[in-house]
Amino acid sequence: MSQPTRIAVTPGEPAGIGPDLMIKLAKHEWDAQLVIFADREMMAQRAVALGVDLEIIPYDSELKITPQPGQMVVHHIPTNVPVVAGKLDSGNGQYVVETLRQACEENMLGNFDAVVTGPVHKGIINKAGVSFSGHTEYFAQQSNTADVVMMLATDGLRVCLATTHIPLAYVSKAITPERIEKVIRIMNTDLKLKFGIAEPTIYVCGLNPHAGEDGHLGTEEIQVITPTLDMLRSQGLKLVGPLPADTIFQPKYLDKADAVLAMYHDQGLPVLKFKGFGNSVNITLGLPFIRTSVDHGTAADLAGSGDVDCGSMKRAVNKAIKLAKKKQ
Ligand SMILES: NC(=O)C1=CN([C@@H]2O[C@H](COP(=O)(O)OP(=O)(O)OC[C@H]3O[C@@H](n4cnc5c(N)ncnc54)[C@H](O)[C@@H]3O)[C@@H](O)[C@H]2O)C=CC1
Ligand SMILES: NCC(=O)COP(=O)(O)O
Repeated sequence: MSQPTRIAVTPGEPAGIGPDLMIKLAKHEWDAQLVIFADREMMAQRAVALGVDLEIIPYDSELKITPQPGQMVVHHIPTNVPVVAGKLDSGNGQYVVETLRQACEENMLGNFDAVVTGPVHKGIINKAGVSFSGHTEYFAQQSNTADVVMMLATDGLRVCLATTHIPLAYVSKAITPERIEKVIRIMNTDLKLKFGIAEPTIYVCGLNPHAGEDGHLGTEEIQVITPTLDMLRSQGLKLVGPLPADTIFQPKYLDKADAVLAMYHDQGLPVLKFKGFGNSVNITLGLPFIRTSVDHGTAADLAGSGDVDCGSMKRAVNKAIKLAKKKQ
């Protein structure tokens, strides 16, 4: 029996809705072996709290089955302190990062075909003494990848970010010709490879109001963004912009765009989430392995309540399986 497509899934913050999402995933049959990187007792306790019958199967690299509905394969990683649903505890910050470290390592070793991540709480990880700004940056660092790109995708819209989890005050300095060039090249390559678009058209936002209004409201467009786009256009890339971010997200442009590049997190993601919160998937472009994730956070207010929407997590798993099979 050959090995099934094998996906590492990290639930993220154990006091958040991540464990609930894993239990929801286990209700379905997947065309892959989902392996949950988590504490098995914590997972069993959450299933009891939710009134769900769950059979936990210990992960073994020789295991060939794809779990049936009601079964969950768990790669056991022990929590450091007991978990109370809804109550964040920095005592488990190291545990959360350890689940990510192991999932990354297994993917780098080629033992897994992709990683799908549930939501982590960046604040509580930092409170635990681990410097951490997000999965995107963490996986880039762990895999020695200099440049990666965060993309969130929903039906009819893909948004990529030139900068990710940095304070707004640092954004202008981070918008350099080098970064814009690398981000667009990664987008162009991955839109072809991962999304099957032969000649991607990328629409690019300006940084400043009205894309700088000819330099009267900021000069990053004139000094950095436009010259970089012109250089890339001269090499055949199909780029439009920089356009004002307040008018770029309209059908006139989006109908022609394979992706939109926003300059910073809250320029692009509110639009994406307004269109498709709960039905979007976060994909890291440029990594040496496939990584997808949910579009939402830890939602600690709902942990253990049974009132959790699993739509984005299912999309993240489906996208990872699709990309993994395509790669295989
Ligand atoms: N992929 C990741 O690891 C992400 C992590 N976060 C982290 O999550 C933490 C909390 O962030 P918030 O801004 O409060 O955003 P959040 O997404 O956790 O919650 C925002 C609102 O949406 C609701 N919500 C979120 N996901 C839901 C779901 N699946 N089903 C039903 N309702 C849901 C919550 O109950 C809350 O009312 C932060 O520490 C943030 O860094 C945020 C986004 C992504
Ligand atoms: N807003 C997206 C987000 O915070 C998730 O980022 P990452 O943890 O996937 O890097």
